[in-house]
Amino acid sequence: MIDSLPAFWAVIPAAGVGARMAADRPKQYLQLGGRTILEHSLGCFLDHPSLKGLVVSLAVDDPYWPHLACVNDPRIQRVDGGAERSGSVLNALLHLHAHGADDEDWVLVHDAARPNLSRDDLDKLLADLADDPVGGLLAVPARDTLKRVDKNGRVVETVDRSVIWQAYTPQMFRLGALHRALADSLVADAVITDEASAMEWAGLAPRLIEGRADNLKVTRPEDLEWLRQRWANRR
Ligand SMILES: Nc1ccn([C@@H]2O[C@H](COP(=O)(O)OP(=O)(O)OP(=O)(O)O)[C@@H](O)[C@H]2O)c(=O)n1
Ligand SMILES: C[C@](O)(CO)[C@H](O)COP(=O)(O)O
Repeated sequence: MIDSLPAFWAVIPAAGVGARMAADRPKQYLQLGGRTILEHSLGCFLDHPSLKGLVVSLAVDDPYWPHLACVNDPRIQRVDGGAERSGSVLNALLHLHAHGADDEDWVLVHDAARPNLSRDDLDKLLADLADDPVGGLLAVPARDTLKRVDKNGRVVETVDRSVIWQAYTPQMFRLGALHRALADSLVADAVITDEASAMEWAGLAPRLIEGRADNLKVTRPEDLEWLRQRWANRR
């Protein structure tokens, strides 16, 4: 199975401040099962035999990175993050282009704040999109009833959830196409919150690959509490 998976570059945006987490440090540096959240998120890629290399986008003044065990891993390149996640990703793509990566190379962008990505989901994404003309992303179909609200917090309508999915990461696209879409959409002041939305802005239709719902993004304190409980139960 591994032999048939495409080679890929990994881009890990890790330059956020974690405002919604309201912790004493950016959430990617909080502990989970004896390692930082960032180390878990990097580990899934560093353990993969199809990895060509990895670029991590970090805050310019990040004081935590130098203390991680992986800081001298030769497969990891560091770039400065941007003011928004999209800028952090764009800086990583620019670095890949400047260091010999090819337009047709696959790039997987994965949030540093998603430490629970399974190897099976990563391999499923690679296998299912290996020959896709556009690329795509891990996603989870909506499970709850969804409401559209007005400015007063009152329900306006119940949304048809049969056509609603939550976008996760990794998101997998060819380097050249993603770079162009992201750069052009940002110049056009489009609202870009993930790589797929840049590709959509460019008129393309990324494919959704159903993944595990526990590949969650650590955003608020309860997210980490839940993961820590899961990790404790694994022992
Ligand atoms: N300027 C930014 C903002 C976010 N990220 C990264 O993008 C991922 C998803 O973003 P999010 O969950 O919003 O992280 P934060 O921006 O840190 O969270 P908050 O919005 O609560 O501040 C995270 O791994 C975060 O580190 C980034 O690299 N550069
Ligand atoms: C990329 C992402 O995780 C897909 O759901 C999400 O868009 C990140 O959003 P955030 O506001 O930067 O956390």
